[in-house]
Amino acid sequence: MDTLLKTPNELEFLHPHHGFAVKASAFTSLKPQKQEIRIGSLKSCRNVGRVKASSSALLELVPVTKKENLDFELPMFEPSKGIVVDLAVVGGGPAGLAVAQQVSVCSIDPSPKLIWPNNYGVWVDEFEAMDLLDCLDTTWSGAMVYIDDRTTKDLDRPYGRVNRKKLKSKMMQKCIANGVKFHQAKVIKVIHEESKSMLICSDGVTIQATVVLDATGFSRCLVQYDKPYNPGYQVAYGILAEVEEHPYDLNKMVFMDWRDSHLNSNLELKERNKRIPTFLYAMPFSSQRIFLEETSLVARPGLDMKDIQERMVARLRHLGINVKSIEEDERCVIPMGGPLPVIPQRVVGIGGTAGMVHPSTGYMVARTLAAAPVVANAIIQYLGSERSLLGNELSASVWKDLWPIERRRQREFFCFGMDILLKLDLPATRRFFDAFFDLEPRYWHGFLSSRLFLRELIFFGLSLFSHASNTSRLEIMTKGTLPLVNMINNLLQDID
Ligand SMILES: CC(C)=CCC/C(C)=C/C=C/C(C)=C/C=C/C(C)=C/C=C/C=C(C)/C=C/C=C(C)/C=C/C=C(\C)CCC=C(C)C
Repeated sequence: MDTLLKTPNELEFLHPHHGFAVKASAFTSLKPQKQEIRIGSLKSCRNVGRVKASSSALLELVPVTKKENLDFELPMFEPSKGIVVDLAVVGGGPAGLAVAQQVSVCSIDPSPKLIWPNNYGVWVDEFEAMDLLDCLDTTWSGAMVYIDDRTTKDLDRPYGRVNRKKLKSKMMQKCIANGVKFHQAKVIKVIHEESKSMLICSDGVTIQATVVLDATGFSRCLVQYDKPYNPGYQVAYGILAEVEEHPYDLNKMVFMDWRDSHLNSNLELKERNKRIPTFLYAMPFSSQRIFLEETSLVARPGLDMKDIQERMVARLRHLGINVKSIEEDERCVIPMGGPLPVIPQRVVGIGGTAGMVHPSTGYMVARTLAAAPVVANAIIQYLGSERSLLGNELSASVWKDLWPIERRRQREFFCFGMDILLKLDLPATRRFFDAFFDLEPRYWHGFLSSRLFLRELIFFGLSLFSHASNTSRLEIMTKGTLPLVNMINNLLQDID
C-alpha cells in the first residue's frame, strides 16, 4: 500500500502511514545531470579533491538510508478474542498517534516502531500551547527572511526543530499507558455494517471497530473524495550536512531565502527560477552542521526534484558552503489545497488524508496535533452519550467537529491565498512577502498558525493589501480576482 503518487513531472514518494512526505532514498534511479558546473568545493571521503558540482555529485554524499526503530515493547492486539474496539486508527504517524493516545483503540501500522523520517520545524509558541516544548531539540530566538540581496526581515518569533524520536516516544508511552493495542500490518480494505466496520489487513487478520480513523496521510486510502483532485505541490530537497563553514547566524533559522544571485552564471536556470521560484530554508545547528532545504513553496504541477537539486547546488556554491558529508537527506512532495474529502462519510480522517495541510504554507504538524483532541473528545462523547451514536450518525458528528463551518471558511481563504501564490513569479513573490512580513505579528503569526478565522482573515487581507507596494497591489488584484470570485462562490455554497 506504499503510495507512489505520480505527477506529470516525476514520481513522488509519500509515506502512507505518517501523513507526511518522506525521503526517497532511491537515488541510484536519478539520471546524471546533463549540465555540470565545475567547482572545487564539494568534498567528501568518497569525493576527494576536485569534484563536479552537479546535483549528482552532491547526491553521492548521501548515506545509505538507515531506518531507526524505537526500542519499545508494544502491547499487541489479539485478534483471536474477536472483540469490537471502539476505534481503529489506521496509520501510526503523528496524526494517528495523537488521537490514539487519548482514546482506547487499536492502532494499525506496518512499522509501528519506526521513527518518523522528516525534519519538522514549528513555531515554538505552537508547541508550547500543546505542552510539547520538551519535544524540540533545537530552538532559535527568531527567523530570517531574505527577500532579495538588499532586503531582509528579522522575524521576532522563536522557531524550533522537532525531535522526532522524543515526540514519537512520548506519544507511544501515552498510548501504552492508555491501553492502546498495536497491530503490525497494512489495511487493505474496509467493510461497513450498520453499527461496526471490519478492517481487512494484509496479514489476513480482520479487526472490528465502531469507528475507523484514517490517518494514512496523502495516500487517502480509506477516506473518499468525490471531486477532481487538483492540488498544488510543495516540493523540497533537504540535506542535514557537515560543512566547512556557512554564512548564517546561529541564533536565527532561515525561514526563506529568496536571493537568486547564485544563478547569475546560469541564465537558463535563472529564468526557470524567475518563473517558478524556489527559496532556501535552513536550520543552522552549529558553524559546521546545518540543515539546508531548497523549497518550491507551491506549484502546479510540482517542480521537478532534479531542478530543485540543481538550484541548491548552485546556491551552496555561491554561499561558499562546502559540504563535507551528508548525515541524511529528504525529498518532500506535499499536496496543498484541493478539495476536502466527502463530508460526512463513514470513515473519519485526520491529517493529510482529511485536508489538514495548510494550503498556503504546506505546514501540518501543529494543526494536526491540535486537532487530535477534538477528534478524540468527539468520539468519546458520542460513544458515551446516553443515546450512543453508531455508524454513519457517529461519523457524521465527528466530521462536523473536525471541519466546522468556520474551519471550512478559513480553508477556503487559505486556498484563495494559494491560488495567488501559484501565479506569482520571483519578483512578484518577493513583493508579496515583503508586505506579508511587514504585517502586525498577530496577522502573520495568526495566518501561518491557522489562528485567524474568516472575519479576521478579511482584516488580514485588507491589511496586507494596504502594506503592499502599488505594483504588488496591482498583481494581487489582477491575479487574485478570479480566485476571489471562486472563494466567494464556494463560501456561498457552503452555508451550514
Ligand atoms: C518536512 C517537510 C515534510 C517539508 C518541509 C519543506 C519546507 C522546508 C517547507 C517550508 C515552507 C515555508 C517556509 C512556508 C512558508 C509559507 C508562507 C510564509 C506563506 C504565506 C502565505 C501568505 C498568503 C497566501 C497570503 C494571502 C493573502 C491574500 C490572499 C490577501 C488578499 C487581499 C486582497 C485580495 C485584498 C482584498 C481583501 C480581501 C479579500 C479581504
